[in-house]
Amino acid sequence: MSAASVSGQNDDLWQICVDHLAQELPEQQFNTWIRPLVVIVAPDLSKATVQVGNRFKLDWVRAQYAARIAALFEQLSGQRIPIELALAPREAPVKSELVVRKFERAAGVAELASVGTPEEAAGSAFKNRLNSALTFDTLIEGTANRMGRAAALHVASSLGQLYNPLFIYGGVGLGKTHLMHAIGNKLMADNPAAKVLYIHAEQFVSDVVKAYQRKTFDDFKERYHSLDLLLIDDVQFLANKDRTQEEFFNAFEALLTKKSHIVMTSDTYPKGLADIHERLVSRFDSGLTVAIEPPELEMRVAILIRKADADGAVLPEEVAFFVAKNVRSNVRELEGALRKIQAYSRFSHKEISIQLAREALRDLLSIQNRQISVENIQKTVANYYKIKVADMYSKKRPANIARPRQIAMYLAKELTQKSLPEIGELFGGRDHTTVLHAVRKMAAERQLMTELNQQLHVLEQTLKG
Ligand SMILES: Nc1ncnc2c1ncn2[C@@H]1O[C@H](COP(=O)(O)OP(=O)(O)OP(=O)(O)O)[C@@H](O)[C@H]1O
Repeated sequence: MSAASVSGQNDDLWQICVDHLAQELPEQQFNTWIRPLVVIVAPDLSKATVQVGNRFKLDWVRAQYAARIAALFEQLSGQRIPIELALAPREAPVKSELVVRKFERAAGVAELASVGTPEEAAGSAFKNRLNSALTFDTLIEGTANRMGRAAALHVASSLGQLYNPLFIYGGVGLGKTHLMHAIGNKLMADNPAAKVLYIHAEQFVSDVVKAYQRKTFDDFKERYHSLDLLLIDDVQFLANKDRTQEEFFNAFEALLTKKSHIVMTSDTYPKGLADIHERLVSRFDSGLTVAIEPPELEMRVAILIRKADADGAVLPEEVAFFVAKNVRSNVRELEGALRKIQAYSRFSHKEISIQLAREALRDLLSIQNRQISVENIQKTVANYYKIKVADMYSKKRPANIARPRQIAMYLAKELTQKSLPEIGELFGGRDHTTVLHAVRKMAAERQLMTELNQQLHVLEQTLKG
């Protein structure tokens, strides 16, 4: 039985705790510190072991989050569960003894199975840190990821040729990491001798620091420069790390020269990256850059049905539609909603229905109904007019971008409590007079233009749920 499929009440306990933390913490903090944690709750609730990737992270999680996790466990389970922090073991724990909750996230999985940094692994078999569950087969295709998927498939089947480097960008939880692992897994299936490495940019930073401290740069270079395929996740984390950027640049040049492939992901397109050397940014953009967009309704439904199926559960189509209509932002949230519904159904011994889904997702739905965020408006409008979310904050002026941006500003004024200067700030630091102009213009035009009025109506309905 795989760790991901082990389930039970303790499993749900950590999941619910995570949902709370996701609401409480800023997204970046949550993604960096909480999401990669592997937590093992003893079946008798006598303790919970929180596994962390390295000593630095362990100290940080202990100082910043351990008390809050303990408090949430107590609040949710009604009893005090001592928390133990430990470094992630080299071998996965014996699963029959433990209830394991892990995120199906590559970084976390990699930590669990990690045999150390590449240079520590020298001498033993090369560990590629790929998560074998993240393949092209398990990735649902839709318009949101069609181009990224096609490019990824191409890279996996003709390495080192076109689209090198491949730069994949988009918001959180949209499947960028999944796509990267799919490339690696396909290459390994076709060519088991290939040298592939998946690494999160933060781990790369830590490898550089270690090589620096231990004076093992030769080993480091030997490791990285000999790869056939380097998959590096979240390169925005290289910001402000000068030494690491220099080493990354060297690895980059060495790999491209020998026609090895590099695939990167980021939360923004290359030129949108802050505090990364210009020469790196221009290299990032020199192959193919593709965006992954938030999934459309049909794709969200398909993902939910497929995920439920993989868990051996039946999710009626009408429930899948209900959830997909209400959880729109990203796939990770969809997965979270599905887990909540499944946990709720188990706890209450009731079959999954719309009514049950409504109860299980009560908090989430009420938050959504109460608050429409400017960010959500920007995403929804960008999605509707098929432009990049990043264009909402960019300085670009072509009409096909400027107009949706004005529409989003108008909706932000109409549907949120934000002031004109606040809205201007959220649209890339624009002046409040620019927002005012957009608001007045759209208000006037919608009176005159039926088509615009209709589009605004659709957007308003979508946003209000
Ligand atoms: N199209 C898809 N089909 C099936 N599962 C998907 C799809 N897209 C994403 N997922 C799943 O959603 C979860 C989040 O995806 P992933 O970690 O790849 O997102 P990401 O874009 O890398 O996010 P982040 O920037 O936060 O790292 C994973 O469990 C992944 O398997």
